[in-house]
Amino acid sequence: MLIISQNMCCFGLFRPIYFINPLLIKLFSKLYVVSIKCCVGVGSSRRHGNRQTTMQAKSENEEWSMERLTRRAGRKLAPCLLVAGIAAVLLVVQLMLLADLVDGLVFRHRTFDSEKTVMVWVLLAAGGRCVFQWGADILSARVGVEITSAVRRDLLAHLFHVGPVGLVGRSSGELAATLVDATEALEPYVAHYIPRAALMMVLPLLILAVVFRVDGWSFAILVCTGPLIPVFMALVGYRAQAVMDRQWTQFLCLGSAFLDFLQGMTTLRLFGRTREAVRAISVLSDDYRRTTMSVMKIAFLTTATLEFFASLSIALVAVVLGTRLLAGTAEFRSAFLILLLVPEYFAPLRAFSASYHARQNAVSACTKIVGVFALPELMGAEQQVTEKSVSVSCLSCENLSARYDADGPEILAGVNASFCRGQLTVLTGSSGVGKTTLIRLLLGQITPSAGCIISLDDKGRESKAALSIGWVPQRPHFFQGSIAANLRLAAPDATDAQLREAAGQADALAFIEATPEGFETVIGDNGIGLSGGQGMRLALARALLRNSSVLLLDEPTAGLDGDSQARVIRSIRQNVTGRIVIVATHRAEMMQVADHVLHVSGGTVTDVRTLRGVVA
Ligand SMILES: Nc1ncnc2c1ncn2[C@@H]1O[C@H](COP(=O)(O)OP(=O)(O)OP(=O)(O)O)[C@@H](O)[C@H]1O
Repeated sequence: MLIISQNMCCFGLFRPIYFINPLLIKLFSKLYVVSIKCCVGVGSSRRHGNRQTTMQAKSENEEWSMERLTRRAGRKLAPCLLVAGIAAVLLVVQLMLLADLVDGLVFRHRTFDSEKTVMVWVLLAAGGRCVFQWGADILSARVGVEITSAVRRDLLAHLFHVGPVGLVGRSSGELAATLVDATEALEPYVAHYIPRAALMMVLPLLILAVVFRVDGWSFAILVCTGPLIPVFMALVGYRAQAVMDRQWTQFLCLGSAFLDFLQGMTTLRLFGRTREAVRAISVLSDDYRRTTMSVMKIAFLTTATLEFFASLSIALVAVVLGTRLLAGTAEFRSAFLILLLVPEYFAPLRAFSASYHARQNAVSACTKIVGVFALPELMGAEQQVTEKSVSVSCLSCENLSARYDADGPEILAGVNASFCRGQLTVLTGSSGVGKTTLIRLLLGQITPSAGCIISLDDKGRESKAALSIGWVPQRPHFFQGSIAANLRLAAPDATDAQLREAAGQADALAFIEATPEGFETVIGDNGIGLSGGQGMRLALARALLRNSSVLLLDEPTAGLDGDSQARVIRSIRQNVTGRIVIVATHRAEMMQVADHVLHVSGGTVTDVRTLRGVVA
């Protein structure tokens, strides 16, 4: 610091600047920050901003828009930024002490003994800096993982609220890639890009302040060249966002096509279309490869631009300092300190440039994530089936209407019906009239377009509590795992005896026990390894195991032979006690044991038989 005053005297040229330095520092800081913001995306992202506005218009649920993500991450990263700031200050202190030390030893003929204290301080500053930098890296990595997990958790929760009906028409491959890869792309943005962008505003400004006090010429060079780098990087990377978006779209298409072909392998083979499938995949892979190469080119060009300007600036500072040292208008300590500081001035820019593509990648990924969040939630939280069993005596549909699309046809229009405990109601009618739709309404998978479903408790009062529902869909889903594990989805604590009892009631025990490993037999995704009838009986066993107050069965006897069907019908009838049981079926045998038979037709239902045993 002693040298500052001597130094300023050497450059009469910069004396006026010295007097107005607070104003200048403010001005240059502003210029610097504006140029960096330009690059970071606050100012230059008009295109991106427009897209986000469009997304906002599309989506009411902008839980994880880019802006919100950055704000949340910024708040969580505050301690990390503080620690990184301390590391930056320690670096500058370390270099200043080092310059003093070398200057003292070489030019002022000081001994090692007399400089012992300075040496210790240099080592302490270096050690402290390493520790703080390490701490900052750990903290930022943690926040990255935390935010990624939170996005993934929210996305998954949202998908559950959208429900199976809302997801019809969405590719499973695309959803899986969004859930896994798109969320993963946010981690480097949070863990690297944001801290580096913030540090880029701290360390260079700190170094500029030190250089300003030490040498006016070097300060002028750094001030002019520093902001050029982010500006040129932004110019070079201007088209990068569009290319990144294209890359993401192609990646999702490739993933979804691949999954589709895998799932439909049998159909493709049967119709002799495997070659076309392989060709389609190779075209998609090639498109993806070409776009990835374009992304790499842009990334390379951005880094090259940065390196070029950084090297040019360092060389310029070194040449000017060297010339002035030879001319005797600069002194060694200042020149040495500046040469130590200048690479550190550009280091945050280098680090920032290395993670610049992470932001563009995250913007594209975020667009996909926001797209999934924009899917309307057809299953409200209160409609979800919970573990808590609520005793319900009656379900009453009042003027119930349903449609799948706002502009689509009305599938059900003004349905009035009651389903009471201890009664078996059969829904029948031609294919496609809306039996499954009525079951979906009762399940809460879709919300009525008009009317409502009222549940009444034992005292006949309206109950808002969630229902415990056992459900057998037309195509039951099984997960990769043992039969026991699939059954225990309905009742995680069920004992082996309870599994056997439920399987027995659903006429599934015999075929399970006939397998070599019984309940431990592993079935594949979607029940691969089970016949259609076996899958249906297993699904029925699972629904019975749930011991729910409402049982909704959609074609539960589909694929069963006469004997098995008779056993299953008998079992369903036995399970009516204490439950509301609704079965959609075309089978006359089932209708014969029902208390009510509701005929669905023309969007409404007619009670064709209210007394058990009396055929309409
Ligand atoms: N997710 C959906 N999106 C749009 N329309 C749908 C959807 N699911 C069903 N539909 C339409 O709703 C109508 C009623 O279908 P639903 O499955 O309720 O009939 P269903 O009576 O159960 O038929 P089936 O006896 O063949 O099972 C049909 O015209 C069908 O095309």
